Formats: sequence, C-alpha cells, structure tokens
Amino acid sequence: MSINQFPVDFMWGTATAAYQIEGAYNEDGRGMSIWDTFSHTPGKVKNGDNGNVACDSYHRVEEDIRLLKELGVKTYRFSISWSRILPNGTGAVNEKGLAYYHRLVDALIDNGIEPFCTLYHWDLPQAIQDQGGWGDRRSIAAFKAFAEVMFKEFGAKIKYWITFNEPWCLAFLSNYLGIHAPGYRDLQLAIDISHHILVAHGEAVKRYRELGFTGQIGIAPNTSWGVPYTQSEADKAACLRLNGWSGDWYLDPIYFGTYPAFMLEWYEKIGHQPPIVEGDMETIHQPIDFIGINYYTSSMNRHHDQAGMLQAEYMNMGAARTDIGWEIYPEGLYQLLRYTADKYGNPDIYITENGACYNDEVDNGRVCDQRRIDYLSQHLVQASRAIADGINLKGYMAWSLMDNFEWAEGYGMRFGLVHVDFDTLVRTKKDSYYWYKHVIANNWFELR
Ligand SMILES: N=NNCCOCCOc1ccc(-c2cn(C[C@@H]3NC[C@@H](O)[C@H]3O)nn2)cc1
Repeated sequence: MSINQFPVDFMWGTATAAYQIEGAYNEDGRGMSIWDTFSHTPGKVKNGDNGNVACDSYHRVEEDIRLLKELGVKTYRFSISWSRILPNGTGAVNEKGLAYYHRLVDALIDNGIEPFCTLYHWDLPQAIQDQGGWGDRRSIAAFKAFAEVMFKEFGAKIKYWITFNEPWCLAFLSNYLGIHAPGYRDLQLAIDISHHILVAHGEAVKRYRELGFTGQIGIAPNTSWGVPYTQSEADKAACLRLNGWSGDWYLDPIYFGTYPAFMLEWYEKIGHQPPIVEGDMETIHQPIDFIGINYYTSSMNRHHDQAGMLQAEYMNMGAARTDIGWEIYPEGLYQLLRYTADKYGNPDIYITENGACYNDEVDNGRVCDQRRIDYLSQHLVQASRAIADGINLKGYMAWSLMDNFEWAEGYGMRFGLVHVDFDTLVRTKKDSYYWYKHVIANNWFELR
C-alpha cells in the first residue's frame, strides 16, 4: 500500500467541452459550427450521432453544478461555443449566448468552484469555415475579436483561460487525417492551420494582457507520446518526430519563438513549410502562464522508411487497452511531464485532460467501473511522482465529468465519471465518481 499525498492547493477538477455536452444546437440564436455540419453529414460519425441534444447541459446548468458541488471539485474546465456567442463567427453578439455562460460561471463561483475556460474546443463557426476556416489568415482576426468579446464580458469572473484545446487534433486529425471536422486530407493545409492558430493564440494572449486582466492564460496541447521500440538513434528520432508532431510543434514557437528545427527539416524534405509572415513568430512568442497537458495513452514506435509521413511504425506493446482501444501506459504521463518540464523551463502545468473510456452500463442503479478507478489511480500515481520530482504540476482535471459526444466515435465511447442515458438524459454517478470524490476530499489516495 502506498499513500500518494498531493499539495494543499492542488486544483482537482473535471473537464467537458461545449459541443460534447450542451446540445441546444439551434436554440436561442446559436449559429451552426463545423461539428454540426460534420455530424449531420452521413458517414462521418459512428451511428450517425450528432451534438443536437448531447447531454442537454444547456438546459441543465443547475443539475450539472450539483454534480460538481457534490464531487467537491476545486475547478471545472468547460469550453465556449463560439457560434453561440457570435452566430456568424464575427459581428453581432448573441446576448442569449452570453447569458447562458454567465449563468454557468455565476453558479460555479457561487459554489466555490473556479471556472477554467477553454475558448476554442474545435467547434469553429460554419460561417468562418465558409471563408476558408483556419486555413485562411482572416481566421486570426476573427478569433482575436471573439476572444476580446469573452475577455471583456467575463474577464472579471474567469481567472483561468485556455486559448486552444489540442491544436494537433484541430489541425492534423481534422485536416490531414480527415477524421474530425471539417474532414480534409491536406498536409499543407494542416501546417497552414497550425500556424494560423498559433498566431491567433499569440494575438489573444497579447489582447488579454493589453486589457489589463491579471488571470492566467495558456494552451492545451495533446501529445501522442511515443516510446522508442529500441534505444537505437533511428527509433528515438522516430519517436521525437511523433511527439514533435503534436507537442513541440506548438510549444517551441510559444516558448522559443521558433519551430523545432527537426520538424521544419522533416517537412521541408517533403516539400512543406509553415506560411510565416513577418512578425508572426514574435506574436506567437507571448509569455504564457501555464501549459495544459492532455494525456490518455502512449504508443511504442520504431523507425521504418515506409511507415507514413513520419516514418514511425507503431509497435503493439501488448498493454491492456481501454474500450476505445487505446493502450494503457501510465508511465507515459510521467515521461511526458518530465520532458515538458525539462524542455520549457519547468512552467506551471495542469493536466487538463486524463481519463479512460469504459462503456459500463447502469445495473440496478449502479455503474461498477472499477477499470476506470484503476486507470485514474495509476495515472495519479505518476502525477504524484512528477510533483515529488520537482515538476510544477498544479492541478488535474479528469476527462470527463459525464459521458458525452466523443466526436467521430459518437455516444458509444464513454469517458464520464457520471453515466448519461442518452435517451432519457438521466445522469447516474458511477463508482469512479465516488472514488474521485474521496480522493479530492482527502487530497491523497492509496494504491493497494
Ligand atoms: N497521433 N497519431 N495518430 C495517428 C492516427 O490516429 C487516428 C486517431 O487519432 C486520434 C488521436 C487523438 C484523439 C483524441 C481524442 N481525445 C479525447 C478528446 N480530447 C478532447 C476532448 O474533447 C476529448 O473528447 N483526445 N485525443 C482521437 C483520435
């Protein structure tokens, strides 16, 4: 038995995202987003699922706040539906959209829960996409204007801001691999998008500070953490490329003002480069207050000339897998935290997402999800280890508060501490909810 004690001010929380939980997709003035368009397109999302209703959280603020309050979280990470605030992406503000988020934020604050706000969690207004989306530089000004509306409206209430969630997903998964909205398969477009969102990130950070707000602002990359198959230089370089693809490609420009040379050279070798305009790198290189790390899994890889764009061949570790098929590798979380801390000057880090997909159902009013408890505790041991090792890990947000729309997987893949019946929308607290409540209350846990 080992006791894992956390710092007294450690920020325990949970996370969700607008399109995944809100529903009310065409109510109270909300405009269409690319995820509405994508999920309404046959064949894009499993079972033809969409976010029209989702968890109906738009109409259940009080109910969801009660779940958070009972859980005892210190913070709640949620995201803003841009097209609920600016239905056309720019221009007129939708007052009913602002009112919804004021209701949510006020209820959080009244219950002693710190709002942790993600500005962009993949649901670009369709009107912006119709003008080229993130592939067009005009998206930078549009995002800056949206961020300014949010800062001016909520800057006195919200002290923690994330500009972009998982930029690799919104750039490469969505525009090179074609798996997420809008579903393109164009490497240069993905590189262009990555650059434009980095400039947009920098513009938003700069504007936040210019407006005189003194909260904390950061970004939340997801890293496909690669573990080398052997210690050969070739296998290690293959993993560096895989990790660089989703992590360093975003954090180096922010922390160093330059793209990682090894990735730039890799792309140039195949005829691609970011569309840098004079002044862009200075804009991106704004100091930020924290890095959000989203960690789920790792993959073992070795170099192979024919293994795709990165020449990194996946090797099955034989590790146990969650129900979505991702290998369970808790040590990868520590390795990622150690790498991030060592490379970027030991900044404040929040684990802004960590969780497991297990599709346990309600049985006699109970959801026995011991596998999720095991996954979370094994990863919290690695978080505790990182803190003990001097890494400035300041908080942990379990993904997710409740089962929700898991993008192209639809509703069939459940990550929640709370089960949602998507026919009745009845919420049922899982065993893992009660376990996590105990961990938060004690600020320590024991791994038997
Ligand atoms: N990396 N190389 N991939 C090679 C090819 O992979 C094909 C599939 O790829 C991926 C990669 C990553 C994801 C993913 C999902 N979540 C979970 C959400 N996070 C934000 C929140 O909204 C959660 O719902 N995080 N990441 C999905 C699919």
